[in-house]
Amino acid sequence: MREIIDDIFDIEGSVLITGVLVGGKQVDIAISEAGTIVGIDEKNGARDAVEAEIVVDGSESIAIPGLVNTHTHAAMTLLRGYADDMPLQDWLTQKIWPLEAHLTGDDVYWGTKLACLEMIRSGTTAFNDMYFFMDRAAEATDEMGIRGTFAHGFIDLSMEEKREAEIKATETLVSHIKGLGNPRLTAAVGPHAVYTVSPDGLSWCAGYAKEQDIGIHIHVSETEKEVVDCVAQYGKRPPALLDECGCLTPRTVAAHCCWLDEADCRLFAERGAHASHNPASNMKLAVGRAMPYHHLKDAGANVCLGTDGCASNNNLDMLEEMKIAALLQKFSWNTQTLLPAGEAIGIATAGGARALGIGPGTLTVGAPADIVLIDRRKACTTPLHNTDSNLAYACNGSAVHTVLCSGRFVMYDRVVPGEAAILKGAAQAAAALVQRAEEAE
Ligand SMILES: CSC[C@H]1O[C@@H](n2cnc3c(O)ncnc32)[C@H](O)[C@@H]1O
Ligand SMILES: [Zn+2]
Repeated sequence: MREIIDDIFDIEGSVLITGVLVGGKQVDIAISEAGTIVGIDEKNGARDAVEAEIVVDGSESIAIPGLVNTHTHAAMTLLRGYADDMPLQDWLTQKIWPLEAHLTGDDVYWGTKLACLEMIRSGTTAFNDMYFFMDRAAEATDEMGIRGTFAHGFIDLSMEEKREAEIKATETLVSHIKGLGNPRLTAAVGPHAVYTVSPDGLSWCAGYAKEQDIGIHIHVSETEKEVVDCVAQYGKRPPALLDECGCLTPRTVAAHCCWLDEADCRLFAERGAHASHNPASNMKLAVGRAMPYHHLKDAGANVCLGTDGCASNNNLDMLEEMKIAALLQKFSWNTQTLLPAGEAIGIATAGGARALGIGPGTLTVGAPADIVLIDRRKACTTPLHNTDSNLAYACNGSAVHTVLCSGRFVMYDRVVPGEAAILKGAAQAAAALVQRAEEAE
């Protein structure tokens, strides 16, 4: 075995993780140079599968698939703590949008670097992002080594001129991301919501997503007001309006989904659309209702998990989000058995991977080697009566010590390359952003 290697982040070789706990069994995981799991065997048989360049002792670790954050605005890390304890519409219109008007591409670069650092530290290997200056978000994500799906946040406010500008911005981003030819970076179309995008805008987004063979990322039925206003304006609930515009597809990730009714849930299942649960944001913005997970599950719709942005969460820790989801579901629907630990892990891994089309989201042969190693020597992993329970209810991101994405190390033994420079760059960008906004007031 090669001991701790200085250049572990630069080596593009095969990896063997020995004696690691997966689903209650001690196994070896073999990873090819191409970044795929090629062996997983409890009898050490995987050792033969590859001549490993790097061997990691996993005997003090639990391995889980990389966590998938299916709804965020990554660069909003710069807005963490800028506006708290407000209702959604006031929060957006009085605080967040006025500050975002001063954002630059460099801000989005540093905010996304900080987001990736935070996500890697807490075990996330893929995220679904909607924001502005997304070419810079993709650049930051590429440097950090994880997976991202990037959508320009499309808002036309029913104005044709704005719609044309958003169409251009979307087309430019999609051709930029595709041009990078990086399998870790993908593009999506990002109509913000039914209350900020006209039916014409939504229809264009649907048509363009289909033409380009990419996903759609949208906020859906977050508040009761959104649903009531949609019915008053269009005579139908948000999912039916989206369906009419072609936006409800197997490539659609719908954030929040708090105010779906049973028929909406059935429509999601029929269309194969994915519902991203964002419980911390929903509770903090007090949107009044939790996603009806039981109705979505009964209907057969895919549910996944997301943090939303750092101005409404206020972190990107998906292990924490799992616990919040599991507790919120039980509490809201008065059902102790709803969203048990194993299912909470499932929506954060396989559910997310399915939503973003990045393999099975499991530790199985043939899957992308997006792997998170969790420290077994922590209080939160002691004792280990039931690993799923420890992970979903006891641990948070601080228990993660090593992360691989596509077979490459992005954190090793709690070291993420460039951390100090990222913290400095992001703090400076956040301070300058607020100063610009204040000077403009
Ligand atoms: C147009 S880019 C995305 C846009 O969405 C804003 N945003 C952040 N959180 C939420 C939320 O919970 N509901 C609706 N919109 C949200 C973000 O600040 C950007 O302006
Ligand atoms: Zn959001």
